[in-house]
Amino acid sequence: MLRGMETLKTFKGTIALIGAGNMGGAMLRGWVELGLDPKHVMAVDPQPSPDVAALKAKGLRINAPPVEPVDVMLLAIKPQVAGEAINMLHQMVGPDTLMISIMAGKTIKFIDDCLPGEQSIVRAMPNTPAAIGRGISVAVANARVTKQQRALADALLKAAGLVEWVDDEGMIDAVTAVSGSGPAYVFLLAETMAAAGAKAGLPADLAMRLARATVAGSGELMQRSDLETAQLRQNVTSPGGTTAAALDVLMAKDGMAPLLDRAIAAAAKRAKQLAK
Ligand SMILES: NC(=O)C1=CN([C@@H]2O[C@H](COP(=O)(O)OP(=O)(O)OC[C@H]3O[C@@H](n4cnc5c(N)ncnc54)[C@H](OP(=O)(O)O)[C@@H]3O)[C@@H](O)[C@H]2O)C=CC1
Ligand SMILES: O=C(O)[C@@H]1CCC=N1
Repeated sequence: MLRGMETLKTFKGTIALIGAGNMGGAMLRGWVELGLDPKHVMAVDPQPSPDVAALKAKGLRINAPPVEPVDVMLLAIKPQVAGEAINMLHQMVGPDTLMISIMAGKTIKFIDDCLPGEQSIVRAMPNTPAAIGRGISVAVANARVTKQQRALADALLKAAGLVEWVDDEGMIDAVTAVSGSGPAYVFLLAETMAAAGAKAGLPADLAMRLARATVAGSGELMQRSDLETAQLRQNVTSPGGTTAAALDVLMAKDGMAPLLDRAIAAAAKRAKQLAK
């Protein structure tokens, strides 16, 4: 069955989505697309976007007063407001509530410490291609998460794309730095390619169209091809040609690798700071 569709179609409990911004909103749209009835979702957000608000007509509850503990609470708020926000939500959390957090930095222990009892908690890190069902999430569960809760978390995350489960929570900050933040690096690549193209003499709008299509097409080729990325790169690189000349710069000692090492280390360091 496609991306956990059956689990979402037949889900009859209540999911509280805390924070329906960029990521929370994308996940909600993915759930609904895969057949989750919006009447099973309560969204909590001070200013829901128009497309989230539009789901009210299909039964989505928005900022409804909490009545009883929910089955799943997905935390998609900024890490900086997490402690205060979770404190306001105690009424919606019972001993059987599965907490799923997609917040950067915030650990399973942090969330557990915000709540009175011991809680089933999944910490996951998706990314924004979730908006078109092409994201990837890495998830880790604590010991209290049951088989059924894990299957439900898997289905909810699969609505955003691929899901990888790991046992070591220590990996999640590095995951955040690579795939969580990663789409921004790729968009920056398109921006800088376009700017460099303009400097090389192209009209800016044409340079941007070339950069967008090149990044998107290369991504799709990588997605569909069985070849290693190094082989795909070599397939572009004629011996002694133009690509080789560019790669001499990008693969030099001070080229792309040390730059990305520094960028990814900075993101992982920031995730650790956000844990506090
Ligand atoms: N964007 C991304 O690429 C990814 C983000 N994440 C994580 O997802 C989380 C959300 O990020 P993102 O979607 O980008 O951020 P957004 O700012 O787009 O979304 C957060 C939403 O939460 C709302 N909000 C603020 N306070 C509360 C509250 N107390 N209760 C309920 N809702 C509240 C915000 O409203 P308002 O704006 O009015 O304050 C906003 O709509 C973060 O923890 C981030 O680390 C994870 C993976 C990728
Ligand atoms: O920038 C951030 O902190 C979040 C986490 C990963 C992507 N966006």
